[in-house]
Amino acid sequence: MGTNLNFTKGHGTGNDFVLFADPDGHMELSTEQIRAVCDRKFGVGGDGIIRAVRSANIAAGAAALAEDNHAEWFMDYWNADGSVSEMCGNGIRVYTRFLLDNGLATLAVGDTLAIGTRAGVRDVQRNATGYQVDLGRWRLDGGEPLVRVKNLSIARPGLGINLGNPHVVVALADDEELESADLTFIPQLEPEAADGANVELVVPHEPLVVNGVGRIRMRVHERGSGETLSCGTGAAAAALATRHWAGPGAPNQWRVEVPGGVLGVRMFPTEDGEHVSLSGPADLVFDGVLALG
Ligand SMILES: N[C@@H](CCC[C@H](N)C(=O)O)C(=O)O
Repeated sequence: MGTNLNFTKGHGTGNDFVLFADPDGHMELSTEQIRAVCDRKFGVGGDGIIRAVRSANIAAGAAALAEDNHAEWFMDYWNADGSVSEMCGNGIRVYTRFLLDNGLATLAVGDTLAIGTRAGVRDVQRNATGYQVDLGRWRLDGGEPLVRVKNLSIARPGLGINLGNPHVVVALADDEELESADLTFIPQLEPEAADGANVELVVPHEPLVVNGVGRIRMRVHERGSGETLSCGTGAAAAALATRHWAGPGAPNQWRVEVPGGVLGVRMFPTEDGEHVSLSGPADLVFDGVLALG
């Protein structure tokens, strides 16, 4: 007899996910099942799947529990192709909304909810327009590989940035270039990234800074999912790379336009180094039941 999956479809600026609750950790999906659920023609469709499981009931949650006993819930994130990712910036906002709407957690404005992820514990807060997540300490990582994107004439240097998951950010000249990039093909990196990478193409607005806020546009090719309408950790990586290129005096607050909407990024000092936060909406669209093959 097949198993039924009770799911919720949600998205953050068009980066869409299939979420389901499995508090006791009994329902790990196979790679084939994840691909089938995320298939936009034959399944529900999504850029990834998020399983809501108590940290105590999943091996990958051990790290989260060790780091912070208050991370009751673990975000078990899978890309549409069945690969795991360490972190998802849009996903964690949508996941928080899912926990709250299903009575699995509470979060008053001004309070913080700790969520376990494969990248460690991440703190989420509610704000006026949605949710804000502290993505933790970022680092330059992955060097400056050459990036070849289909339809763009020459290879460009990228900048590797790690936010728990790997990113390579590439600056383009203008909106025309940004629109002409064909992201139905995986951008080629030289040298290749050992664990793959999410690739962000970025164009600065003119002027770059208005009222102390930096402004960029971005498109993204996500590892394991293809081109998506948005990527939260990607938006943070894009803002960090642009600030790096802009040099001293560049702002610590950024507005990142993605095809699915707008995200906010802020860099701030902490005792353990500079952190970066991401803010944006989190929407739940519909519930359903799917018969798993
Ligand atoms: N869309 C996410 C990132 C999802 C994971 C990514 N594809 C990876 O493999 O690292 C985000 O909003 O951050």
